[in-house]
Amino acid sequence: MSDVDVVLLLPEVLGTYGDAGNAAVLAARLRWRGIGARVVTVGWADAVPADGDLYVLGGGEDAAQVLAADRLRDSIGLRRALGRDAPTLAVCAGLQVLGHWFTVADGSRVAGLGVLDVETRPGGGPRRIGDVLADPLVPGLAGPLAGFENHGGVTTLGPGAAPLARVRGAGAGNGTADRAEGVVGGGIVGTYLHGPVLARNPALADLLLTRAVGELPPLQVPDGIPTTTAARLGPVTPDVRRRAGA
Ligand SMILES: NC(=O)CC[C@H](N)C(=O)O
Repeated sequence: MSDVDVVLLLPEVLGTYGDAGNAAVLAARLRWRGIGARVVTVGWADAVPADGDLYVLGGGEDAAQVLAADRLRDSIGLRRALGRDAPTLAVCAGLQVLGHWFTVADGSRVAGLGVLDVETRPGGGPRRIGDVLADPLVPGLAGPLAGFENHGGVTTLGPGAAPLARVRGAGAGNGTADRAEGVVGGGIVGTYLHGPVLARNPALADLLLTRAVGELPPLQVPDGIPTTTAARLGPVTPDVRRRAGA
């Protein structure tokens, strides 16, 4: 079997929040299982390959996501990949760019790719910033998803999209009254969670990987990783749990 290609899209403009780490996590979790994997970085001047195994889009500022939308809207390679429901993770600005349209701070409405049945408008009030816990609504995920959100936009789902999770306690997620977090539609999993989200939620990484390569062999986690993870989450978790009432 040839290497699994994890296609990382435009990290120069959609790299503000460290979401490129999601591509590294996907590739690492394959390699740790003995499956060859590489991250294929698509820069501004590169064509998007149509035959990638997984696609990853990250978050960015309003100006950056306008650039990304302009660059990706007419990408034949990405259109083909999304048209065959290639597993795709889209975080925050990436999620918004895949929707029908989004509105940026100066009030102008910008066309997205229209492959997710969502619309994003300015939410008003303070920017949505902070830790989030959300209970997943899709099969294959057990425990709550954790991450960090930082966005002004509020995203409404149309009938062709379903929420990824439901926010527990504090946190905005999509920012709508139903407390939806993220979106699933076709092969796309969209979320407002940074972290990178797949580093903080390995089960979500494995869900995407399963869609790409089928059933995964068990993972032998290298010694020390659970300890390191617990140490890193230690200062954050009690506060999130307290705010979430968990
Ligand atoms: N974190 C992000 O990607 C931000 C997305 C978008 N610029 C917003 O504020 O809604």
